Amino acid sequence: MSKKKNKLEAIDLNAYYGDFLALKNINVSMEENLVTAFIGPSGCGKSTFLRTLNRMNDYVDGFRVQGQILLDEQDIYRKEVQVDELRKQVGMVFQKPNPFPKTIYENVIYGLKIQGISDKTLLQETAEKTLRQTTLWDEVKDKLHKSALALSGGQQQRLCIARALAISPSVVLMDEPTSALDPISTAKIEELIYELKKNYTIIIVTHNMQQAARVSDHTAFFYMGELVEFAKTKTLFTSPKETRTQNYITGRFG
Ligand SMILES: Nc1ncnc2c1ncn2[C@@H]1O[C@H](COP(=O)(O)OP(=O)(O)OP(=O)(O)O)[C@@H](O)[C@H]1O
Repeated sequence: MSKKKNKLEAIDLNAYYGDFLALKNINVSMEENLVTAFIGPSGCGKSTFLRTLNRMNDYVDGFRVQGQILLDEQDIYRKEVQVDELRKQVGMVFQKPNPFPKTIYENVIYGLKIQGISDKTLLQETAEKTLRQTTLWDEVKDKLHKSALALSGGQQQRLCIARALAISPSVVLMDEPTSALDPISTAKIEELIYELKKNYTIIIVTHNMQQAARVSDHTAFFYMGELVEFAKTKTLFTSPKETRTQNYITGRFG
């Protein structure tokens, strides 16, 4: 494996929904400026694990974790951690594009506005920068003040990524970001992920193994709440160590 810095690390992590143990003793490191993909059959715990990385599951009744998640070597479940601050560092993009019923411009600057930033030049510059980063600028520059809901699904998802980037996170979590998109929009998002990893650490949940193989540097294969295998993506797909990984990537189950 390469020798980049560990951006995120799970140590002896168990996660429960009530009595149900959804993640079993997960130990894994996710390196800075790389793309790490989580794959595995439905219900194996991919989304649960992704959501522990910015404490999104704090909202779920009965959810609790044991063990640690380190972000830059600091446990994000420490008592003194302010979850709002954590989510500024660890942004998230969801499966279905979820723009707010506001203009394109208001969507992008939303996170900055709620932080109390009102400097118009800064807001405009950030909007243009992030829309350029997500390759949306040329498509929307003449309709910034029109509703975001009038955009196509693929454009909406790039807008949601721009919105996540506007608050300058260092990590972006993506939960099946292309599953609702057509192949052309999917290709655009995949190219974008490739570009973004220069500046961000990206963690992506995907059901699409070709996608994991195309966009990620490292892949983690989950099965029934366990992290069965973690390796360089190429290694995991060409010479997996575990029979369960082999069976999954060859389509024998899942
Ligand atoms: N809010 C919840 N309350 C109770 N159990 C839950 C909740 N969310 C998920 N689970 C359970 O935790 C396990 C892992 O679910 P999770 O959504 O993390 O899997 P996944 O691998 O992301 O699945 P999929 O690929 O279908 O999205 C499943 O057994 C699921 O039923």
